[in-house]
Amino acid sequence: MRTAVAETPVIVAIDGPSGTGKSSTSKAVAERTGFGYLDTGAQYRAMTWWMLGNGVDIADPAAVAAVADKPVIVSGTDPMAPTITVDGTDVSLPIRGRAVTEAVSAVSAVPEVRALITELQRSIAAHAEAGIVVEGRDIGTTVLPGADVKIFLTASPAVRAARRSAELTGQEAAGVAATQAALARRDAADSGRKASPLAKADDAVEVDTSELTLPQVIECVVTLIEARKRSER
Ligand SMILES: Nc1ncnc2c1ncn2[C@@H]1O[C@H](COP(=O)(O)OP(=O)(O)OP(=O)(O)O)[C@@H](O)[C@H]1O
Ligand SMILES: Nc1ccn([C@H]2C[C@H](O)[C@@H](COP(=O)(O)O)O2)c(=O)n1
Repeated sequence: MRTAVAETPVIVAIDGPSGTGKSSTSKAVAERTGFGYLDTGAQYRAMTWWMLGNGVDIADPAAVAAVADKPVIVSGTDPMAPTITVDGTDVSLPIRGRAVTEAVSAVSAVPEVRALITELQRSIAAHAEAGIVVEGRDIGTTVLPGADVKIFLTASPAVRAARRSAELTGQEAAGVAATQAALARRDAADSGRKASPLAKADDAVEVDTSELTLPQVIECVVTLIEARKRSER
């Protein structure tokens, strides 16, 4: 009779700039592996949604910092139905709107905001049963530096803009050039901030997704996770 050996949860960190495929890849990898999935960008967006709705001047870091502990942000980690609520309200749709997208880099640059959200992220990861795929900008460098697998996704600016503008519709739609400019502004703000900027961890595997299909990127990440699991047995 074989004795069951409890496996330790596997932590996977997936970072990279906007539109490189972090969310699509992370969700699919989590589904394939049976892990949870955490979209940390959604948490910064939820905080930003609350600030805008409560009339906080997001250009004033002290004003943002003073109330950052007020909203209660809860993330559901089922990759097939990820959820995000603020004070019990489902904000999964409004956090994707242009107002939040344009304001989120300013709010997420405030150190007090980052400290609160980082603590929340670590707590969620610590409670993952089989494992969790956590996607963001500073997961491998700051939030979970001890992650078992670290991936840094990239893609050319033109490819990212084309992907993004293909999914925007109605009032949110913009031309590829305008979308590329908006992505570049957000990347510059996210990479240039003092507190925990967007960066590749030294031990992360960089995957350029420009010429890869989504299934190829997913396969690549699953292969890295399997290799890591084998090396630990
Ligand atoms: N390898 C790929 N090939 C083609 N399209 C892709 C690929 N990866 C992702 N996409 C598409 O590109 C768009 C952006 O992907 P996704 O939302 O996963 O990126 P992201 O890095 O999470 O962006 P953000 O940080 O802004 O949330 C989506 O429409 C997605 O379907
Ligand atoms: N770990 C993270 C995740 C996200 N952010 C900030 C920076 C992004 O512009 C914004 C929205 O993220 P997205 O939904 O586009 O992935 O949130 C961060 O600072 N750190």
